[in-house]
Amino acid sequence: MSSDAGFGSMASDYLTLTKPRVISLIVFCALIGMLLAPSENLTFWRVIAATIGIGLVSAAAAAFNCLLELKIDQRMARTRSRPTARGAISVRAALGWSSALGAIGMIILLVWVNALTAILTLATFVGYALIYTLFLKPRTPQNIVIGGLSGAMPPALGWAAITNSVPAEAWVLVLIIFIWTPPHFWALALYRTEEYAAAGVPMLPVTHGPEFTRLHVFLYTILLTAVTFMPFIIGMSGVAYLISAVLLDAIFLVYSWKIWRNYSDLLAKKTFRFSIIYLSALFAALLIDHYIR
Ligand code: HEM
Ligand SMILES: CC(C)=CCC/C(C)=C/CC/C(C)=C/COP(=O)(O)OP(=O)(O)O
Repeated sequence: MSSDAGFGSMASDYLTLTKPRVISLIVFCALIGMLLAPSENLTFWRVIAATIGIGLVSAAAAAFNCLLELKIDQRMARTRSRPTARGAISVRAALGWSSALGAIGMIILLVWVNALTAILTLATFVGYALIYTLFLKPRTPQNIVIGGLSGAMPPALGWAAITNSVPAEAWVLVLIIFIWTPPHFWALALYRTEEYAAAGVPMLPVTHGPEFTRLHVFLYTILLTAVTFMPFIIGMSGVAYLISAVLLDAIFLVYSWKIWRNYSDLLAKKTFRFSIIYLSALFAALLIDHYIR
């Protein structure tokens, strides 16, 4: 292998460790939080600094999760080829990478954004990389419900970056992602139950069976539909958002109804994929609505 190819694959391994696709959506949700905040303090450089800072700390959290979960990752087909799991990146190197990303991200937030955003982002890091990964995930099937609060925080982080406060509007956006997380994750867990069982991770379909999980995917989607109306009800979003939300909710409800009544692994895969399109489109709708109002 030429040294260029060696460097290329090493760089790609380090990137993979940061779960870049998940982090892209996390950063997108943080960015929407910034752009929806009152615009008096909204400056181009503040948005850039906050986006990079939150992105780097999230990437650090993902890399830290990979190094802590090396053994679990080795036992599951989906995660077996992660650089830490297959030994391409040592635990030491992953620790160095995660620390460097996290430290640079925190410095950016502290110096160019504000202390509130830095503290909340650090708390989010601890919530996912330590509390969820080390304590909740191996112990309780409610792991992703409680731990989901970390994943849901980005709009609050984004809002805090602009206004140095987290008002009710920002928490409504957090609530949407919080309630979205169970159907997002359990759809995947339903078609990967055997892997989680083999790895000894007590995900809901492992501990309570597929029927119970399927019902809960449906129930959470109903709850999600209700909370997606909140931005309209409290007057932070208009009719364009409401129409988009109703359409997206209708599709998600059809998927999750079928998950409950007519389950197949293929349907669960499609539902999982749709959950990502759903959240991306819903947050894009919030932004478009904000600018056309
Ligand atoms: C505790 C909370 C969460 C859990 C347990 C969870 C779990 C997962 C898992 C296991 C995957 C991997 C799917 C695969 O390997 O094929 C995944 C993918 C993904 N998740 Fe989540 N997730 C959570 C929260 C979030 C949040 C908050 C976001 C964004 C706001 C998000 C966005 C995504 C995206 C974009 C993907 C697709 C990645 C890809 O295509 O490779 N997730 N999620
Ligand atoms: C600072 C900040 C904003 C941090 C964001 C927190 C964060 C990265 C949340 C994403 C959630 C996520 C990747 C869950 C994957 O679950 P898992 O780790 O159980 O999945 P796996 O089985 O693929 O490892």
